[in-house]
Amino acid sequence: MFVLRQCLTLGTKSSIRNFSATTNLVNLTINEDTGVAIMELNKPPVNSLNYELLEAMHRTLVKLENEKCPGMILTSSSRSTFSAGLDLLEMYKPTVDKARRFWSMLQNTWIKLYSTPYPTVAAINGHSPAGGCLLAMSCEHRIMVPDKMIGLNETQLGIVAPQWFQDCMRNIIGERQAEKALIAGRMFTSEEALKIGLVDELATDKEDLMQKAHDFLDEQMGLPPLARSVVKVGFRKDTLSKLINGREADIKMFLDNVFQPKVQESLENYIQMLKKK
Ligand SMILES: CC/C=C\C/C=C\C/C=C\CC/C=C/CC(=O)SCCNC(=O)CCNC(=O)[C@H](O)C(C)(C)COP(=O)(O)OP(=O)(O)OC[C@H]1O[C@@H](n2cnc3c(N)ncnc32)[C@H](O)[C@@H]1OP(=O)(O)O
Repeated sequence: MFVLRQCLTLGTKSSIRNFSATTNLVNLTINEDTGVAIMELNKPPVNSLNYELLEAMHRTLVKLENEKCPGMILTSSSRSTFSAGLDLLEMYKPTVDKARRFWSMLQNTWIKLYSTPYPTVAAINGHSPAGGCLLAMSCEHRIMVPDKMIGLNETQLGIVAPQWFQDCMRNIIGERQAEKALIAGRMFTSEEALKIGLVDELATDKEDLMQKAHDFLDEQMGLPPLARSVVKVGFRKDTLSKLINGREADIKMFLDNVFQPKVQESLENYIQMLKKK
């Protein structure tokens, strides 16, 4: 359930409704004039994607779909990080039930985000590794602030990016670039990401980022919405169907991997390394 927290009127022209998931992990702001939604991830310090954050995102996406949202900006309340990707603690010594529930919610959230009929833009105001990059890649347009890092770094952690993560990257930067990036687990600077098309625009700062995101949505919202969404979903349907039809196999892949002693050992070392930093 969503709780109406406050109703703000900004200036005379536009009014903004602020909603928040009960957990406060996602701040949702809806402009009452344009209907544009800003979905801000708010799990300090780095928006690591645990079950609760994914569930709050999923609930927000369902709400936006039900309310016929015309356009959405995905961003983060953190100054350093858009999202640090999957929460490593969810994968460290979980029970089978917990691991299954977590992965299933990740699938639910991605399917909803990737298939929205309305235009989506990632306003990437910080680092965006692994699952963070997946979220950004699932939007239609990506704008990033300078001097941050983005990419699917799984190989560098000794794990393999799931097929649907890989497909998202391939769909954006093409077969050859995706193959090279995925084999190396390469993280790109904002500037490198722009060069290979992993992001579409750079912004100078957060204000410029949000302005550019609104500009993108204004342009998209000027198009006939049904035709727009049919083309979008048409482009994405093969990637979506692959996961939707293979959800159980994908969960099994995750469970088979996550419980490997070697994987648990690397996870423990990685968590320790991040904590000591
Ligand atoms: C090694 C993994 C092994 C096994 C996985 C298991 C199964 C495999 C099967 C399939 C899964 C494959 C798919 C995986 C996709 C993923 O998303 S995996 C996650 C990958 N993420 C990363 O590699 C990012 C790690 N984090 C960073 O590089 C930096 O934190 C970041 C650049 C994002 C921000 O830097 P900075 O602002 O300096 O912050 P800190 O590094 O100081 O971090 C602050 C605190 O946050 C904790 N933290 C960081 N990232 C995560 C995370 N992903 N999950 C949980 N916690 C995280 C960090 O430990 C600090 O905690 P502290 O404040 O010290 O307690």
